[in-house]
Parts: sequence; C-alpha cells; structure tokens
Amino acid sequence: MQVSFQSPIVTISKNHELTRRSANYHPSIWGDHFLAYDPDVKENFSQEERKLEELKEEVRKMLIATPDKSKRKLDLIDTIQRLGVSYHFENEIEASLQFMYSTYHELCDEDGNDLDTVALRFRLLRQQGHYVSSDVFNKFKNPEGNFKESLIINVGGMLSLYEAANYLVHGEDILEEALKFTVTHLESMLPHLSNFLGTKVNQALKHPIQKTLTRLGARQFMSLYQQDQSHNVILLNFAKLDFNILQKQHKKELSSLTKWWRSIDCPKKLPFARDRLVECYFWIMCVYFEPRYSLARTILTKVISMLSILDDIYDVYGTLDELVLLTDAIQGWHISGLDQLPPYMRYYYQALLDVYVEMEDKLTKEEGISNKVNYSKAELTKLAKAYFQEAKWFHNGHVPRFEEYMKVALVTGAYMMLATTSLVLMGESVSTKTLDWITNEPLIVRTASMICRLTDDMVGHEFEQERGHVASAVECYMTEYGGSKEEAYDEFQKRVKNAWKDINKERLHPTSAPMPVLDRVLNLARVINLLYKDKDGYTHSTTRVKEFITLVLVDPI
Ligand SMILES: CC(C)=CCC/C(C)=C/COP(=O)(O)OP(=O)(O)O
Repeated sequence: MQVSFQSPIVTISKNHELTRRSANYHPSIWGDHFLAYDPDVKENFSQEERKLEELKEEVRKMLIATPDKSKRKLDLIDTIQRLGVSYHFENEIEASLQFMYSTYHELCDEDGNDLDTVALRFRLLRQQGHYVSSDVFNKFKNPEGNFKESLIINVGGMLSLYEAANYLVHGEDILEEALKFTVTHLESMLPHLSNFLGTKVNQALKHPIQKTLTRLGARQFMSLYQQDQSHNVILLNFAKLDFNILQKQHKKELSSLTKWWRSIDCPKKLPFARDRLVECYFWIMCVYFEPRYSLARTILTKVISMLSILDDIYDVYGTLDELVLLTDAIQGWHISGLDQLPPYMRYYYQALLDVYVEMEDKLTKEEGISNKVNYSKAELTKLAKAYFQEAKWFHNGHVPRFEEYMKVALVTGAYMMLATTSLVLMGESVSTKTLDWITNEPLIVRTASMICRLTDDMVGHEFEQERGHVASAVECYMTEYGGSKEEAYDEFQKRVKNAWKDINKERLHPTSAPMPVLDRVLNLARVINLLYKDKDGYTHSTTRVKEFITLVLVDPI
C-alpha cells in the first residue's frame, strides 16, 4: 500500500523569506506556578522531620518484629512498597525477601491453596529480582489444564494473581493464561463490586504495579489504603508525612529550575519549541524521586528540557543547512562551534554548553571527578547524528525501510542518552564499568528505547505527519509490509508486550548491572507508558498529565 507522505515544508516564499514549519504547540500551562514556592519556616520543617523520624523508627520496629514466615510480613512489605516509603527500609526488606527466597519451597507448602498469598509471595520475590518458578500456579488449575472457575469469586486472590502475572518472562505460558483469565473475569465483575473494591480493581487494570511509578502509585494507593478498615495507622501517617515532606523538596527544586528556565526564556527566544519544564521535571522525578538524587534530578531535568528543544529544532524549525552546522557544532563540542551558527541556534548551543559546564562542576565538587560526563556527551553526539539522519530523510521525502528506521529511531527516542546521563549523575554509586556497559546498548536499554519509540509513534504520528515530520514507524511499516495503520498498531503492541517480558527478565538475578541502575531504565519505560498512553501527553499536556502533576507535585495530602 502506498502511504501519502508530506513533502518538505521549509520553503522560500515569493519575496525570498524563509517559511519554516510550525507545530503550534500550546504554551506552558504552569508558567511561573512553582517559582514563588516558599517552604515553611525552618522550625516547622524540623518539627515535621522529627515526627517523621519517630514514625519511621516505629515502622522499622514493626517490620523487624513481624516474622518473615508470616502472611502479615508479605502484606506489610507490599504495603510499605506501594505507599512509596520502602526506600527507608531497603536493607530490612532485602533481608526478609532473601530469607523467603531461601526457604521458598517450604513456605509455598505452608501457603497451600491460598491464591492471594502464593501470588503475593511470587510477585514480591520477582520484584526483588529473585527467580521463582511460575509452576507454583499449577495447583490452581483443573484437570483440563484451565484455571479453576472457583477462583473467580475470590476478588482479592484474582487481583493478586493478576499483579503477579505481569512479572512474566518469555515462555511462561501459565502466566500469559493467568493474565487473560484474571483480566477477563475482573473486568466482567467490575459492575458488581462495591465502590471500594471496584476502584481498586479498576486502578489495577489500568496501572498494574509492574508499570507503576512510585510517587503517583503511592498517591493513588494511599487514598484506597485509607479506606481499608484494617489499615495500619502508624504506617499510613508515616507515609503521608513522608509524601508531603518530599513533595516540598520537589517543589523547592522546581522553584529553582523555574528560575533557570526563565533565564532561557523559551517563549521569546525559541518560540517554536515546546515549553514544558514542569512536565520534564515530572518525567525525571519519575526516574528518581528519592531525596538523595536531588542534584541528579535537577541537572537531568535541565538536560531533558534542552533535548526537548533540540528535538524541535531538528524536527520542526531548522533548515537542513542549519542542521548540518548544528550537528557539526555538537560533534565538536566547543564554544568555537558557536561562530557558524544562526543566532537562534547559537543561543541554544550556548545554553546547552552551560548545562554541561554545570554538570561537570557539580560532579567535580561532589566526587572530585568529572570525566564521567564524557559518557553523556558521547550519547548526545550520537543523538544529534541520529536526529540529523531523520531530518535528511524528511527533507528528501525518503521513507526508510522499517528496520533501517528503527535503528536510527531507537536513538532519537533519546532514552539511550537519558539512561546514560541518569547514571552519570548518580555519582559514586555507578562505576565506569557500568557506564561502559550502558554505552554498549544492553538489552534492557534497547528494550526501553523500543517501547519509547513504538509507543510514541503510535500515538503521535498523525499529528506529526500533518505538520510535516519524518515518516514514523507506522508509515515505514505500512510502506514496507502493506496493510492498515491498525495492523501496524497491532504488530507494535505485540512487540511492546514482548519488550516488557525482556525487562522483567533483565531484572532477575544474576543481573547484568546493579538493580538501582536497571531500575532507572525500568522507570523510563514506565514513564513513556504513562505519558504516552493513548495520546502524546507530553506535547499536549493540558489534561491527564496535568492531573498527574497536580497529584504528585501540587497538592499535599
Ligand atoms: C525522551 C525525551 C528527550 C523527552 C523530551 C521530550 C521529547 C523530545 C519527547 C518526544 O517528542 P516527540 O514525540 O516529538 O519525539 P519524536 O520527534 O522523536 O517523535
């Protein structure tokens, strides 16, 4: 099938003025909202911190006192994790799950036919990276090999099985079946459930734990947990206080980032670009939310904001001649590259260099080293080259073969660059060995990049093609294989589903990199799944994404 493809839109009008493309992005919906954030007076803050420490110790004691063999321990760990406060108890949780892993068979015998417990234990262990066999679910099947009908009325057990099955890896047919079985029955049960249970099921079906980002998930889980009559008051109060204290820190970071962003003055100086500082911060806060990553979060937000503009320069505004110059300047990576650039690019390039100077300075101050920054620079160079390749395809009206497109588009999704930079900024905890590992595009990074690219192209290609854009995965696929866009979407959905199995597999021990490193990549995949579900919520950020940002960064609990 022939796909209509727009011709280049950078044209010279009759009076020889250059007409550039425009995407007409809506302006920032946040403006200076976070600028004036003024944290409570110090005294108030330290009172809260003291209270937090007290509650934390109580939760720690509770965690230690609850026997590792008990179902209560499983529930407690799960609740702590879902409330978003497990980062305070990493060692305690690791030790308990290690014990459960080493005594797994014995514990499974004790769990008997309690589906909720079996599935919860399975999920908590897989989440932690421990491989346990999915054969444990065989006992819930009938002699015909199907899941038993009697399970259907056990909503808690079904939910637990559904959440566990999302941790499937390739070849686990039983978990594929479990997913189908639980989704079908939970969906059909929805209208008959109480308000509380219905909300719980609905939320789980939309956002399985495996794809849930900690802060947003915590916020949503907290309101449900509060309604649960058996909730633990100390734990809930601790989680609420921790959420609010951390939100203040995030607001403070956003306030200082807004000052920086104002100095860039995107609406005036680079009016063709998306003005999305707050959305960028949300993106990066999803990658790492913990207090210890404050510096990393701040600088990575600057990097992603600059990448967003760079994407618009290559995709929307720049002429091919100008893009040659910019790509050269980025390869050269030096202030001398400024001279040849047109004014708007010179302005952009200077601001980009400034972000990297800051990155070098801060890392040198923190750790006494700055050569790790070179890993990020190398990725940026790679990214610019790939952007340029796409620009050439667009300006020549060329539709590449699907695989040829994907090779370049996996890079232009920018996840390789962002993942690498996120690690560079994690400081001492990430070794140069790990940075070498990520530079070689390991499976988990390729996979997250693929999820990013296909998800982005499925929801964004029509809007992009209207304004003029390189052929996306959808156009390339249809041109090469024929068929409708719906068939292309089906194929891509399948690939995305498989990609999640790869991510699950890559997080099982023995892993190719430390778990905190893999979790940055996992979080990047989760963000794209959240922001680009059904539509490009980053570019068009006035609805769903605004709600997410409000929940996590605006409203305290
Ligand atoms: C991951 C990063 C860098 C996020 C920053 C914002 C960005 C460039 C989003 C993708 O935009 P797009 O949908 O216009 O991308 P593309 O042009 O590649 O389709």
